[in-house]
Amino acid sequence: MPFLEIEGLIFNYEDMHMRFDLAVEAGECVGIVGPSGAGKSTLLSLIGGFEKPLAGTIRVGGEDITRLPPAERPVTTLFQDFNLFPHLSVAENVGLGRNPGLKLDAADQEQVAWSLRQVGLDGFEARLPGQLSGGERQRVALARSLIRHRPLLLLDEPFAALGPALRVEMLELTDLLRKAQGLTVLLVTHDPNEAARIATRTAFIAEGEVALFGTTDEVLRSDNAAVREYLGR
Ligand SMILES: Nc1ncnc2c1ncn2[C@@H]1O[C@H](COP(=O)(O)OP(=O)(O)OP(=O)(O)O)[C@@H](O)[C@H]1O
Repeated sequence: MPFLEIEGLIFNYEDMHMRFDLAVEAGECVGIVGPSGAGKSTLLSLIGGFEKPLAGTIRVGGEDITRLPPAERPVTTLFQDFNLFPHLSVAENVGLGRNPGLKLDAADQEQVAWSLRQVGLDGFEARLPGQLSGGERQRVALARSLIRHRPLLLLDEPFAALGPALRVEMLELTDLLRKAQGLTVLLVTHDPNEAARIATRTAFIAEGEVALFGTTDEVLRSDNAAVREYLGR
């Protein structure tokens, strides 16, 4: 049984009609690529529960989560604009992932320290986001996702604002954490090379549907007209 099963998931924005079907195995990293406006972010919003489908089901680990509120889903989402609070320390920003009211007991504090160790930021607890580089800020956001211990991690172009070397570093860290924590990852990216680097499989989204789903190589080499247009070949 796939870990994530999306069946006949229907959603409309005015005249944009979407219908998603996708089955992802536990522990995979699935790259989500496709033209601008195809529905990649919408697919992630539906899985995260930030948008409500008109029909269809989303199951995670066999459980139907289609109608659960976002906070109760076994899902955490990391967006590009990492959403760190500038007046809170690194430790507090991470602690928010554990308790939005920041009432953190000793076990929570230990979890904050654990999460920061996972992303290579131990010793940064007291700093403010303004005292960090872009890459370090992104690591804090990743730590805040990890502290939630949700098995499904959704990444919506999280590293797009970083330079090429940092982007590779963050991709490799994500891959390492996926394997170490047994996470299942969906990564929306505009860069097919990112998908090629860490995705076990890639879904090509076009006009509100999963048009192709296979190994990244199969998808990127496909003769599909939309893929060729997307890649400019
Ligand atoms: N809040 C909204 N209201 C109305 N239409 C929207 C809204 N958000 C997205 N859309 C439309 O839905 C479609 C899918 O948008 P979505 O952001 O999911 O695409 P995407 O593939 O993630 O694009 P991009 O690569 O540019 O981020 C687009 O046609 C977009 O214009």
